[in-house]
Amino acid sequence: MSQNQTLARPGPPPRQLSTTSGDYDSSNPPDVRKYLGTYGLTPPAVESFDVQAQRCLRLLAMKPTPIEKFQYLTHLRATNVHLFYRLLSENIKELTPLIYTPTVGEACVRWHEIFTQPEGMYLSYTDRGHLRQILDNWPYKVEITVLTDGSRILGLGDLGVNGMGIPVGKLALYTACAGIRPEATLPLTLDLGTNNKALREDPLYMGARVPKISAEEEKEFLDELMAALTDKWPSIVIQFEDFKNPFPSLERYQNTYAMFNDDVQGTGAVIVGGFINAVKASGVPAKDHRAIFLGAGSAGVGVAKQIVEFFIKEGLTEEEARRKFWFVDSNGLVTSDRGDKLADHKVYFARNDNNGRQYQSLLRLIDFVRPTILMGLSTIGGAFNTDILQRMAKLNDRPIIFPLSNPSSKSECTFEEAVHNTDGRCLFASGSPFPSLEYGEKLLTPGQGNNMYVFPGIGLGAILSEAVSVTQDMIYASAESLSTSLNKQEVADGWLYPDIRRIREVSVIVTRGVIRAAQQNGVDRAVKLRSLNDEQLDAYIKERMYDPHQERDIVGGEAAQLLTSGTNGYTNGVNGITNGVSGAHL
Ligand SMILES: NC(=O)C1=CN([C@@H]2O[C@H](COP(=O)(O)OP(=O)(O)OC[C@H]3O[C@@H](n4cnc5c(N)ncnc54)[C@H](OP(=O)(O)O)[C@@H]3O)[C@@H](O)[C@H]2O)C=CC1
Ligand SMILES: CC(=O)C(=O)O
Ligand SMILES: [Mg+2]
Repeated sequence: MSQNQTLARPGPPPRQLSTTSGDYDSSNPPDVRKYLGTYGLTPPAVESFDVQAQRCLRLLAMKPTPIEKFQYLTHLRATNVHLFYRLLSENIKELTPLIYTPTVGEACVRWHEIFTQPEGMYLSYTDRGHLRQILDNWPYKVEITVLTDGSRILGLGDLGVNGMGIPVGKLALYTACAGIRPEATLPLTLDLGTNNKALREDPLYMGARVPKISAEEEKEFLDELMAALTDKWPSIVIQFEDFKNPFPSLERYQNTYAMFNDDVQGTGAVIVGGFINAVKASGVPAKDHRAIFLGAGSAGVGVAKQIVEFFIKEGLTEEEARRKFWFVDSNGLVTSDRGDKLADHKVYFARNDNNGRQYQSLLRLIDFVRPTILMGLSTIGGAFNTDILQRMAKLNDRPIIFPLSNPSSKSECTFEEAVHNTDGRCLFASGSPFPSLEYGEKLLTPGQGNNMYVFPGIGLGAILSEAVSVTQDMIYASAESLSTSLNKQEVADGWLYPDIRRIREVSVIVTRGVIRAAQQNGVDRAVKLRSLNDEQLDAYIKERMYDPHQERDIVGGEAAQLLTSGTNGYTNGVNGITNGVSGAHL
């Protein structure tokens, strides 16, 4: 087949009944089934959501392993999207670990083995020159995309196009947590080669069997891609995820496109959000904190830069704030006289007060720095061992211990380890979830310092404000809003993050903060939102959020009315997202 034939624009968009409409939903009454042409294609019973959910939960319980549960949920999303999101939103705490970290990590490692159906778009380096044309193959109007090149998937290294699990999982959370309609999301994986030799040689691998392209080649490819995405969908929001070196693209595009990097900026914001509460709970004023970071990559530096901003707001000078951080990478303490050429992103935090002494041992560095805060973004599971945790407990009444690497196997320590080695005194948050723990008389609940608390609100805020770019103030606003989103009980219980079961409420607060910052920065195109007060703005946000519970509430009479109204979302392949009235079920 010639390239032209391969890339030729298809005719009418494929009628993707199952993924956008839940046409085969057994809650459809008979007349809707007749209208859809699905009469006879489902069992006769008209079932309530509760009955369907009961069956789903039973089926899920029958699956013995997390990866089988992941596969079942993938199947459910593909065959009955609204039921999937109802189930997810009603069981967010239980199901998020199955569709997101930690299970999505295992799914990505094994993506080439467990793949059953495409769930997003793939763009290859060999497609350059045609990217805009290929985007036309996507049949829906996209509001947000999460894109990865798979080169650093969680803490699991380069997984090439197997990384698709991450955009799919993140966008499912966009829908569940911030109510962005499922069909308005585009999971996008860039097939730019992989340095994972084992995958390249695996017969089931589905990407290009070549090493990762050069930084210069990637830049040219991304230039074309960013232009193509915004030409196709002018107000699209673009989230970069899990790139091994995310800094060049962030710097290059952040002022020109509505884009952000979740690992640098989203992670920075979510950790500041919890950190603000941890500082309050520690009883130590901001000016007296000292932080050791294990891991000086995109997430570590992203987090520290946002905390610098927080310290400055607390009255420190930038120089005082910067000096509060000691970074450790795979070569030890990051210093300016270490003898190696530091990557650009590490230079800002490199120490020059080490008197020529280089530290390889984390424990010795702790004795030297006497930190109040220990952050882990190193991908080294178990790095915060007993000695280290006990030393932190000896130095502090309330040591702040945040092992943030994902998935759980890469967490620098578990909640249980942190609690037991600090006599239950630590202020704790981890990247992946850990269970609550009975300690003495108390039930202790860990915080989850995962960017899933903020990226949905950053994305929705950027979409609703029609932001031309995602500014640093919008990112910082997401952190501040998150820190204020805890309810009285959560505050009384000493939690650092709100209960994940309230994530939709939290996302409204974060979204409002992001929109307000966009307005203050003048990057909003939805100027009509400027005149709304906070209450009105919250109402507007909620009204715009997809609610899977509203999708199936059609009863016979209404269905008949709809039959005659002719409002059929399928005629143009886009359902009624733009006017806020869902036509998806018609
Ligand atoms: N909780 C959350 O929301 C988020 C968590 N993360 C997690 O953070 C982790 C890191 O991500 P990211 O920063 O993007 O990855 P990077 O690859 O950019 O950074 C990893 C860092 O860890 C350092 N490192 C590796 N081995 C060691 C070691 N033995 N001792 C000390 N440092 C070491 C690396 O050193 P060197 O620079 O020398 O190579 C590098 O600085 C991942 O597990 C990821 O899942 C990421 C984003 C969000
Ligand atoms: C959570 C996330 O974005 C990461 O671990 O990369
Ligand atoms: Mg990430």
